[in-house]
Amino acid sequence: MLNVENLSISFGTDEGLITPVQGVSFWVEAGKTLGLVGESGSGKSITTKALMRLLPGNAHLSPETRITYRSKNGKEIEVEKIKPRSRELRALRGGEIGMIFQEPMASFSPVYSIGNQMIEAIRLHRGCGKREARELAVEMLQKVGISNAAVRIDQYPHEMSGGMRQRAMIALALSAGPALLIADEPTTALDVTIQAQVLDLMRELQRDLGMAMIFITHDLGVIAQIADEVAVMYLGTIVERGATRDVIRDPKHPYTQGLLKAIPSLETLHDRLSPVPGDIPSPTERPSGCPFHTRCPDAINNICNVRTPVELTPAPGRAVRCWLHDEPKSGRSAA
Ligand SMILES: Nc1ncnc2c1ncn2[C@@H]1O[C@H](COP(=O)(O)OP(=O)(O)OP(=O)(O)O)[C@@H](O)[C@H]1O
Repeated sequence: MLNVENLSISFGTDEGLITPVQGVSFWVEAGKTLGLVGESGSGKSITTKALMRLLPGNAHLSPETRITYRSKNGKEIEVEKIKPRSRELRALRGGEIGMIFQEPMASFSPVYSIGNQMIEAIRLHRGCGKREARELAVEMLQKVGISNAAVRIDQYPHEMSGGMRQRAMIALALSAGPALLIADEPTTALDVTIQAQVLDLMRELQRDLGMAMIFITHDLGVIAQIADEVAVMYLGTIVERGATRDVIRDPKHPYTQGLLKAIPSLETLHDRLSPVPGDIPSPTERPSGCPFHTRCPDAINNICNVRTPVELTPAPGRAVRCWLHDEPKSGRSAA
């Protein structure tokens, strides 16, 4: 349903042009969840904002970027070519692709009731009358587990608790009936019990509505619970891709291995967690060769610091960018 090829995003800044996302390719199948995982600053949010053309004015996509989306009525849309302020763009945002964020107040206006905002979204994208839209909004609030929805619908966002606002934001995004939902760290700010409830809820809704999802997080533990496929991002490139269970069982990239070691478990409660050492460099100081070599415990001198790894297929359905998986006969010939 969505195919992203060679996505590169640059920003014009006071310090010159920076390219925090470089040559990213992935796809999302209808009804499936892709987890996009990586540390803060790896480029997860701007990658998904590009899919909805929500990047700020100083952002440019490279001419090689191709983003193809198959709409609900089967039409193929070349997202990178859509004109700003066009009808096509209005239909794409919300109606085809919905988005939810870590902070619900980013989705809600504080000056309108939850219901008013949902009714407006439903009328815009589903073209129904006010009464029908209100009924649908109440139904959606009930679906996300808000009790007494017929009364709560008239509350303002600030009148709800954090967990409830998060549910209301999910209801708002879903009320437009998107075929693809982008969820950007929607559970990070919640405490663990509510986090687990919201994850369960999202999985359930996805199954009921047959919706596809891109789930962004820095936490591979969350990915394990929710995603069919995972793409691991580091400094603007995808370093590893594959079916979630395969990647978690047998991570190929040292960065993925580091992220997995950083997940706390009951057995290791008394051990020190081993997070990936060091910090992710800024896109203005992108290391030469493999971008991860400055933090990699297995970096090969004179190769990883010099040559950019190409994407390799270490097993069917898997992809990794790492010289450790280069086959001898391929001759390490990438530039
Ligand atoms: N408007 C902007 N102008 C210039 N650079 C930007 C802009 N927005 C983002 N960037 C750059 O893009 C990089 C990636 O940002 P992005 O928000 O996608 O990271 P992320 O992986 O989603 O991190 P987080 O988990 O903190 O949201 C940032 O480190 C920053 O250098």
